Amino acid sequence: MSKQSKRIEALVYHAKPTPGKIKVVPTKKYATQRDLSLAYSPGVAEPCLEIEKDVNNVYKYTAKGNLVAVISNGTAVLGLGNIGPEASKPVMEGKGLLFKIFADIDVFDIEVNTENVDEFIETVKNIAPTFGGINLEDIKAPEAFEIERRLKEELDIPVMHDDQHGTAIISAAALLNALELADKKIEDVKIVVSGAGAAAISCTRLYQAFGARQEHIVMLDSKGVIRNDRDNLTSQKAEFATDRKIDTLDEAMQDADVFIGLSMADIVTPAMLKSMANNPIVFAMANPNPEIKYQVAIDTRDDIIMATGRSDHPNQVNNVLGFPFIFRGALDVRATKINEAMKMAAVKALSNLTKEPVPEQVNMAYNETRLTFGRDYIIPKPFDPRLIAEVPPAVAKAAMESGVAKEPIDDWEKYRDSLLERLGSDNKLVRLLLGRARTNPKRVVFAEADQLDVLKAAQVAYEEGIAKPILLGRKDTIINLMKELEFDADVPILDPKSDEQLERKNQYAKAYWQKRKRSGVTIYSAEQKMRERNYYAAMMVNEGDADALVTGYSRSYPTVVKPMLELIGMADGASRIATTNVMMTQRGPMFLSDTSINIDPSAKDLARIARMTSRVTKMFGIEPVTAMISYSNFGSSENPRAEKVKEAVAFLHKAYPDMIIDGELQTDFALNSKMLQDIFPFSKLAGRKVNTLIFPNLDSANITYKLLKELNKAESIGPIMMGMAKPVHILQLDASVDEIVNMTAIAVIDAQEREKKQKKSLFS
Ligand SMILES: NC(=O)C1=CN([C@@H]2O[C@H](COP(=O)(O)OP(=O)(O)OC[C@H]3O[C@@H](n4cnc5c(N)ncnc54)[C@H](OP(=O)(O)O)[C@@H]3O)[C@@H](O)[C@H]2O)C=CC1
Ligand SMILES: CC(=O)C(=O)O
Ligand SMILES: [Mg+2]
Repeated sequence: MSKQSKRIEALVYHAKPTPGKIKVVPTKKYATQRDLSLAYSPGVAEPCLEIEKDVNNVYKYTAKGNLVAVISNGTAVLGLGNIGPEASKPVMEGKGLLFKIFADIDVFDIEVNTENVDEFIETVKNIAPTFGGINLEDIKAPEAFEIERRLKEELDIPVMHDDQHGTAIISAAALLNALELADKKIEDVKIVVSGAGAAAISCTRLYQAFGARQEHIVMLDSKGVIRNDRDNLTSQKAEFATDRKIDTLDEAMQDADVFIGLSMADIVTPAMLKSMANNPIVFAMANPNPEIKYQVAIDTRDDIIMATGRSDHPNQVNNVLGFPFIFRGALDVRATKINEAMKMAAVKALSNLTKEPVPEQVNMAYNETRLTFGRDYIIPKPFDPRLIAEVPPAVAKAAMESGVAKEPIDDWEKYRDSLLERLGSDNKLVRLLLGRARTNPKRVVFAEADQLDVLKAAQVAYEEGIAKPILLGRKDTIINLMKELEFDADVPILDPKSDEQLERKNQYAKAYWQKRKRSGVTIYSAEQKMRERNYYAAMMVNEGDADALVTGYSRSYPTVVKPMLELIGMADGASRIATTNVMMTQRGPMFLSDTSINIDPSAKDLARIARMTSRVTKMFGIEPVTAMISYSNFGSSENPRAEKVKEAVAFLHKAYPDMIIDGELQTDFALNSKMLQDIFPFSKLAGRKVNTLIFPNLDSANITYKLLKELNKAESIGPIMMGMAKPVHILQLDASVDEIVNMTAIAVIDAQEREKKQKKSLFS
């Protein structure tokens, strides 16, 4: 993607469909007059009075305890400098988004229009009663030091300037690990710090707390080396003034072991890197552009241990790894401060976690085959789900031990479980899906590539390395749309209606005719059929010219399924095809089957659908807990419709006793484990969280998934086709770009699985 289209993509991302990245969502019922009288007047007066009696009750009756203010005046926004409060808002909203997705902390971002230290402090103090914590952000030094010091002193909630301490914690963890790999001791290494602002000063102080020596440190600001003979140094800069008679970064870098960049883009040259000691450690952390480009650094020294603040290279040393988890731990014990002990505990937790085996889902999310502690992995990845289970408990424990916790935790196991529960699984699932596809992208034929959204999805799949697209459709239209989208890729474009590739088309026609010649197909009609995109695409997959097929965007489901069945047929041993939809609901992902194919499945069909769905559920890394649903509960009706479900369950219990499956059950009992446990304690599902629902017929399944999609706005992956002989996946009419991308990933994984298992697919 060109620089210009990346710029446009970023602007559109922020502008559409709703401007900005954050909104406020009520957490209580508000449907009836009664609800409103509780939420607001007169009911609301009761908690007000309780809080008036004891101010600590504010944590009991309001959102304060989970609400953090991300506050800036816009004076040091990333490396963009003093761009003002309004211009800082996208960054502050971004921090809010990260707080939420990584640690389930709610954020109000607040941009304050003053550069005056006293005014800023007064503003924050005056709004502090609203919040459980204050995250100061992108405020320039030296004002940032005074602001943080006074707010810490004067407020009894945790206050942290993220650019100082978040950065210090993450970079210290990465530095300790990098030193271990370079076989150097922190006490011995020569450190050059470029930047003497909020981030640089605090990072260097923390390295000293871990053993770095003052006499080994050279710090630079915009005027050059901070020497003790320089005039007008701030007290913070004076702390690091050197007596060495050097002036420039060039000189400072000679024989240095470590370079810490928290200053400006592109100020380090390859020649400077060459002059560093062996196994140099270079953390070029200026955002968005580092002090030296990652690739330039790697090309200059092959013994380098290199990190940047960016997510698009290995070793992202960025405070995103810290602030969500540090505040989570602090809020959960209602800490009055974030103190040195808590920071050190976070450093150790992060540094140790890097050396643990990395879960497969992290490898997949980052398109890595095997992340292991080493030069390209000196710090955990932000999407590592273990972070929330490891860092907050370490911070919370340190808060308790250092005497700043007002609400100590006693059951740590329960606390860890509650932390894991906080992580939404919907995005995780999509990430897993895309990550898994990326590990081995396959050739996917898009049968309707002349449709704008299909082409956009093919572009995303190509650019994200999910698939190798083959574009089918009107060639002129595709080429024009590609230009418009700046989809600049050398991918095959084929038009079945044109006379290009005639030889291939004739070969497909012949193969089709061979297969169907006793079913009324003549060689002439076969040739005609190959002018139709779905027939042509299906033959591409059949003949091994493509690995998978995605179609159905512009035509009704049955009109697409028919030719696919005719040409491709069912997998060996399968006697049914069916589809499952993964719905991202509030209780987590739910698998619903069969949503598209079998109008009135028999008991045997239902059992098959349940088996196939279990395999897909497992493919997503989820252990299937399946309810066979009905309008009846365990024989409460003798109607054949209920009997059919019962029969399917009896068959499955006998044939596959290990399956966690039961029924027939009504949906509310299936989804409410307490109700099920109370009334039907004998059920295999009692006390378990059901994640898979097999419906008795197409009416109920299709209606339910569409209801969920429209009423609850639940994101859906699917319908995922199960039981076909080849990886063929059919979109819903008018699917969105995201849905097409997800389906492409499914098609790729399907092809990968078949390759691995040689036809014995998860999907069959
Ligand atoms: N990766 C991460 O997690 C983080 C990265 N950062 C990045 O660090 C940088 C600084 O942020 P922050 O400390 O908050 O900002 P500040 O404004 O507080 O500090 C900026 C510092 O950079 C110095 N500087 C400017 N130009 C040069 C130069 N050519 N050579 C050496 N030093 C220079 C300034 O010098 P002077 O004092 O003379 O003005 C100042 O000391 C930004 O790029 C920011 O994006 C910050 C926090 C986290
Ligand atoms: C990451 C961050 O906080 C910064 O660059 O300012
Ligand atoms: Mg910042």
